[in-house]
Amino acid sequence: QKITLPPGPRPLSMIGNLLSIPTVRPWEAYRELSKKYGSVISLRALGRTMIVVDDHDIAVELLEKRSSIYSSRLQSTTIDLIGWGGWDIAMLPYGSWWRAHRRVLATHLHRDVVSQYNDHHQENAHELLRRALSTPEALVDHLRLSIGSTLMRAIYGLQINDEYLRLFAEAFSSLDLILNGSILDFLPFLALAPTWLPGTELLRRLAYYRPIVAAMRDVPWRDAKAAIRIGSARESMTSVSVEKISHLPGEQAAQQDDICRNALSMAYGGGIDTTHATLCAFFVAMTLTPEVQKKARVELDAVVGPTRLPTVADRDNLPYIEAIIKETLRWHNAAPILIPHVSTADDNYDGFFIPANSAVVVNAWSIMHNPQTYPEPEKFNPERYLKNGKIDSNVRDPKSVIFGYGRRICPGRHFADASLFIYIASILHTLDISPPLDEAGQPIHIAPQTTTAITSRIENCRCTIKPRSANAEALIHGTA
Ligand code: HEM
Repeated sequence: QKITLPPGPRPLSMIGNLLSIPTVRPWEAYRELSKKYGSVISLRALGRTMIVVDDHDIAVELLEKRSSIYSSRLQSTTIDLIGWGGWDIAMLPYGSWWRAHRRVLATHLHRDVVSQYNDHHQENAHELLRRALSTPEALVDHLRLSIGSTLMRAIYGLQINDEYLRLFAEAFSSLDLILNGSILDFLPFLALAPTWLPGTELLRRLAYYRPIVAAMRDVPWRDAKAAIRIGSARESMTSVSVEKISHLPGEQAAQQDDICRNALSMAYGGGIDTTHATLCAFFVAMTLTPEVQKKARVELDAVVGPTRLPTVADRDNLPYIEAIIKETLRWHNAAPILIPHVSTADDNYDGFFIPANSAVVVNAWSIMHNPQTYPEPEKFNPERYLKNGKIDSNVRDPKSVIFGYGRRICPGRHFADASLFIYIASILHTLDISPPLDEAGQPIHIAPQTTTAITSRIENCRCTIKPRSANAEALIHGTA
């Protein structure tokens, strides 16, 4: 019996399925293909096989149970040319160098240790409340600043400033070149062309970003180490790492210094856009669902009361807030196709052949919007996770999908989860969120539209923010 690739649209000669791989919200088109061909489909383009999985159990079977051969990443000329290659943990191929980076993050972000950052989440969530009250029109920027502050403080022990924000934002804006520049991956000899040749605008842009990406990786690490040297540093992932490195012999110390610098900069990078996109989506969802805010307040009033703000200690007693967090992560998952894994050996699944070096894309967006698991999937409905006032363990937790699978699962998921709880509970306890108003003071209806990128966000995140009551306003001012 001949073993064939999983089903999929018939490739055209030469360019394969390139034309049937859409560039705008490809996850929607993948879903249509999966409906037609099945939960595991294959596409071929320019010599590479892409496997698209539209089923949680199959993703677990391949990426978790067979993780020893499904844990690498795409290697790309473009990635190398922009300067992300060889050090960015999210893009490193599977192997000992990646593992060394992953170990650093595991030390600082493991489930059992992330509670040490709760004060940072709380402090910055309170600061967000104050900023949102005074200049609500700048909400999107306030959110980025607060999340950035938490990460900067926890990772480097540093105070966020415009320079750090700009470095990370600009370096990460180069990621769109990875999509646009993928032509270089198919014609890598172009990379050898001198950058002054006409038509090499792309190469020039790549060269422009290289020093910015390097500075993003190096500058906060250097500044944090300088603060440690003069004794003015606060405890952070950097200070703990530097202390450990100081006990290593010369060459090993230099290598570990590089590994920690690399891994910690990607903890910041991996955390900022995803958490930001999730919290922006939360605000949009709240403008559409006043009844959800009402129910959240009833729960918060009963458990937390009017004299204080929520803390992590309240979490177990706030199942409705828990359900809102799950629903936010499902309704708009910030990484709709996760980050593709790459297989490193030939494999068979369900009678089909999956060749080594296949890119495996999990359509997490589609899994999160499957009406069989989540009826009326477009609706923001926290109730779907609740039964008799408790979290219903029979409903799939979006967190088991949206943070990825197997050995490449998001190492920052516990940190992100703690952060989302504190922000969402504090916001709902004190603020009233309603649709934005037009010039005549009439509410504007926002139809959520998502962007196409590795980290997708909802465009046009705008709303009207007011204190929920005079008491809530006093609580917010009391945090200063
Ligand atoms: C809501 C917030 C977040 C979401 C939705 C998210 C989602 C993801 C996803 C889908 C992946 C790829 C998983 C896979 O390949 O199977 C990933 C990887 C990663 N995430 Fe997150 N993430 C979030 C927050 C964070 C935070 C807060 C940090 C750091 C503190 C972080 C650091 C990373 C890193 C370093 C990787 C690369 C791991 C590797 O390739 O080995 N993320 N994340």
